[in-house]
Amino acid sequence: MSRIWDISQPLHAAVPVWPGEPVFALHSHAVIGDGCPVNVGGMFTPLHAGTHGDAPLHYANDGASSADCELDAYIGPCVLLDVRHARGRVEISDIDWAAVEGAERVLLRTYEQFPHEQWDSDFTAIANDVIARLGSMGVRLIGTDAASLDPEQSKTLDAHQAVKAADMRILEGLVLDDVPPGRYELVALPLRIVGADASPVRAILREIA
Ligand SMILES: N[C@@H](CC(=O)c1ccccc1NC=O)C(=O)O
Ligand SMILES: [Zn+2]
Ligand SMILES: [Zn+2]
Repeated sequence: MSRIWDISQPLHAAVPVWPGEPVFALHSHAVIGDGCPVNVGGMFTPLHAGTHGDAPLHYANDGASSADCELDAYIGPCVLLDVRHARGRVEISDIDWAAVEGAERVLLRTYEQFPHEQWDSDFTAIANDVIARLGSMGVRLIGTDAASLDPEQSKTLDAHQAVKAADMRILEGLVLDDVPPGRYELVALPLRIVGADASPVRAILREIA
């Protein structure tokens, strides 16, 4: 059996959320007891909380929603790169481009330790020319452990727009602390939520035998 790495954040009431967003909540609608044979819950989640995939609808009104996204970008071989040396933004010079050669999916590790306890406004963004170069090399999905590809204060979302131009897909909020850099099989499927601009994913990496 090949090893599976769970690279998803736990979803719970204290999961960090984008500033101003409501928090994640799990509700109990029924509990096992006299006359009730089951526990039944429900949840509320901001769509950009935790480990999630942005749908093209997030950055374009005519983009596909999570329900309409083709799934092939979210399953298949990927390469995990360590870019912990990047400062502020991941720039062209921070990437081992030889390691990207032939990869259709690229995941970037920016954190020494993922900030599970609180929202980090100073996460490491990705320069739009990095996205454009990845796109020109045939990369179809970019993933990061940061909360977003663009800085928190960005109003132009240059990296997201470069993703749009290259028709790539995005994973954000991955937990990559424990995974050595290298090649893996990625599975991280967005839920089929009609009209959603993003969706939680259960992201895993499988060791390639
Ligand atoms: N672009 C970010 C999300 C984002 O920008 C955002 C998420 C929730 C509430 C407000 C947001 N941006 C506001 O300008 C992302 O892709 O996760
Ligand atoms: Zn997002
Ligand atoms: Zn995003």
